[in-house]
Amino acid sequence: MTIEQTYLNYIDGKWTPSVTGRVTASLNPADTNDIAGYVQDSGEEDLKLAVSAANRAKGAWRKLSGAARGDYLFKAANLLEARLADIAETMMREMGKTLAECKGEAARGVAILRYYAGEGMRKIGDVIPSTDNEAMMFTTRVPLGVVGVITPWNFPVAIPMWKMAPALIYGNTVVIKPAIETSITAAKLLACFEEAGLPPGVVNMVTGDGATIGGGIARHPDIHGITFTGSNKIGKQIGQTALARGAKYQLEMGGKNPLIVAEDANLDLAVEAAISGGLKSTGQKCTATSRILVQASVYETFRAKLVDQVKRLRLGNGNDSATWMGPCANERQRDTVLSYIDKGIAEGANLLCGGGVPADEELKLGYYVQPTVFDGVTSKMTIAQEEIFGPVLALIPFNHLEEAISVANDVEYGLSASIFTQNIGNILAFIADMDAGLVRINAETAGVELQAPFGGMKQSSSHSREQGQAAIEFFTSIKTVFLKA
Ligand SMILES: NC(=O)C1=CN([C@@H]2O[C@H](COP(=O)(O)OP(=O)(O)OC[C@H]3O[C@@H](n4cnc5c(N)ncnc54)[C@H](OP(=O)(O)O)[C@@H]3O)[C@@H](O)[C@H]2O)C=CC1
Ligand SMILES: O=C(O)CCC(=O)C(=O)O
Repeated sequence: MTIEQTYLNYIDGKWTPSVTGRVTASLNPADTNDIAGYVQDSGEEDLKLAVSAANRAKGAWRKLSGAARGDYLFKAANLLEARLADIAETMMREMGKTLAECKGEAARGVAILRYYAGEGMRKIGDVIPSTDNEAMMFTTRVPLGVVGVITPWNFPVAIPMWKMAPALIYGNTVVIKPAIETSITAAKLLACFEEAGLPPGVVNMVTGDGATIGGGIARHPDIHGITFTGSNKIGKQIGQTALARGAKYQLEMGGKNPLIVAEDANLDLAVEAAISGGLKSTGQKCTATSRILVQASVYETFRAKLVDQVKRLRLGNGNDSATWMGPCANERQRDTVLSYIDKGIAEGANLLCGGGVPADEELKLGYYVQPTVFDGVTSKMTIAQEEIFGPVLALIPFNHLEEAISVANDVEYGLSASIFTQNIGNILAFIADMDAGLVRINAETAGVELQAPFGGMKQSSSHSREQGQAAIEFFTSIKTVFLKA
């Protein structure tokens, strides 16, 4: 799998150096002197080899029973579980979140694999009455063929697993291009599939630059479906390229998720949810809380409690058990977050805490940004409209719930939204009127359950859903069978 900490591509059941001969270092964003290893900076030739291997493997893989494919996934889950500590540590070194969060995510990867392994034994069709009483009509499902998987760095285990596991169980073969930052973690996941005994070509990984390998996946005529999580800009490009050549695609993109705090809410729980939902993983979740709308009568109390607790959050290397929040995952991300903070100040928002790079000497080598809270934010400001993907919270007061829901909906995204209230009328209005794929009551905006559909409205997704049984809709095509003797 490696030559001196240089991780290879996985193509046709073999660990393979890239045709380009180039490698890229994977840096620890908590300490850029620490190099986690080197990964292949591959070219289109490498991708072609992987796609050919996946196409050769697809016929035999789709002919296996769902239960047989499930056995492979159960084995991969056991291997991932056995290597959980190492994979969590690798993830932490590659993208910076705390070891506790990384371990939680690796365990989630195991659970996702087991969930989809079980799917191999569940129904894949319906019997539908025919108007011809001598005929039988039913649906069955067939795989797409080769699925291209393009993943970001923020959930280096969970996102590849919730895309690869359903792709595989429903009979597709896979070519994955992970984010360059977290390609070593991805290599360790692929090793679990290898050692689980998946036949050569069923899973393949090519690491490298997004435009070359990700773009190559979108363009390749022998890739039949593309599943992507990442930014809106790249997602839209992939969608257009896939549409132009008639490939199926699924896009999970940004969020600008609101948390509404009504005056009857338990304020301590609401503060806890704002901090956990907004700042865990350094705010780098598409479901992260970004806007906090608080009813005027409790605004000052809520603000004081929130700022007091945010100021106490401890930044540091994720390997220190005292650390609550790690760095941004890379330099570009850190600079983006700082530029949004500058815009907030320039547009007249009031900085309550944070607002820059921490002064501590021991944090100088990492891409840290202080957890930041603004108030005096209006819905039209950039920090209330655009996805920041960093540890920045914007407080907005409101008087009536209808006004809060209208402001909450006043963005181009619609992924997740929460309300804290005890009032059933408020709850029902929120469920009915909030334009979001996930609506959560008395719970934070982040944190999705693997057995439930996940996805957004408006610009947050391509309107499809991932995870749970919803995944079958993307990874298969329906065949309607009309059968007569
Ligand atoms: N919804 C979510 O969960 C995520 C949202 N984001 C949002 O995106 C912003 C930028 O983050 P970033 O990492 O640059 O996100 P990108 O959308 O650029 O990256 C996501 C994935 O797409 C790949 N990619 C990049 N360019 C192309 C391309 N032209 N064609 C096909 N694939 C491509 C990337 O490869 P590589 O990076 O290796 O070159 C990566 O694997 C964040 O600030 C955040 O707002 C980011 C990550 C996750
Ligand atoms: O909140 C979660 O657990 C999932 C978030 C997510 O899918 C993402 O940020 O890409």
